[in-house]
Amino acid sequence: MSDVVFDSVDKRFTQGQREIHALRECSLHIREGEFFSLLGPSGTGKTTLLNLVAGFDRATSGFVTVGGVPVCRPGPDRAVVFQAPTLMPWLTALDNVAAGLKHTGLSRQHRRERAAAQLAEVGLSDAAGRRPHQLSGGMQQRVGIARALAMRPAVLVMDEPFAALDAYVRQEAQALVVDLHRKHPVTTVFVTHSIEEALLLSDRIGVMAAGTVSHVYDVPFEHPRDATTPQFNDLRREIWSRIEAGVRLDREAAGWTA
Ligand SMILES: Nc1ncnc2c1ncn2[C@@H]1O[C@H](COP(=O)(O)OP(=O)(O)OP(=O)(O)O)[C@@H](O)[C@H]1O
Repeated sequence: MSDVVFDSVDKRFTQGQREIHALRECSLHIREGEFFSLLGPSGTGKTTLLNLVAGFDRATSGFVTVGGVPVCRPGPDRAVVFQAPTLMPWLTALDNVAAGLKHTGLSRQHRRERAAAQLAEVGLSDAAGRRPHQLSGGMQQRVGIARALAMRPAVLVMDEPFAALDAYVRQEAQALVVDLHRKHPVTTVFVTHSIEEALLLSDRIGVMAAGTVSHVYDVPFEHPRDATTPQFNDLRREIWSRIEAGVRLDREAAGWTA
């Protein structure tokens, strides 16, 4: 099992005298094998939630479990892809992917074979011998995805992985992720600021407001998805108004007046 469960999770940070309540009584069930996106304005706790899944941080109260097991620290069952590629500049693409497998117990030969197969799956066989500075941003991000998937994680955590890519490369990366997820339905938690991206990729979308997931949408469209259909646009509009309502709620909670 690799479902992700948040059960009444609170996360508070202390900054000087100030306490920041980043997650409030947040409960959520991400099903095994689904592609789940989180949307919401800046500061609503999306990255905080991802960090708890990844085990980079601990909840102040409540529980986070993966496959029924409480998350206490990072582990090879949860792979992370960040917005900025985090490749080792002195290693080739192949070695960067293989490096993620160091602690798997696989022999060096097996690690390299698996890394080569994973690079092929993201369309980068020809670039296996290149170092990160010889790769475009989109290619670097694909190496990062290959490194994450080569670990055969139970959960894939992605924090705005395509935000820095130009529109065309971003579209290619989205198509790749859809394709990979259909081949290997790894439970995926994906943060984005783009409603369209969430609608193109996800099985379900959680909208965050005031430190919790205020609403979850099912995305009923078959792949490949068409962002120009009336149904797609209706759902886009509905999610947009839900996010706007969340912004108003946050501002009221913070004591803003219009
Ligand atoms: N390590 C930290 N120390 C103090 N405050 C933090 C820390 N991490 C997050 N916060 C605060 O917690 C709140 C939620 O932050 P978080 O980064 O999770 O939001 P987000 O929805 O991911 O925002 P963005 O879309 O801008 O990335 C914010 O008020 C943020 O300033």
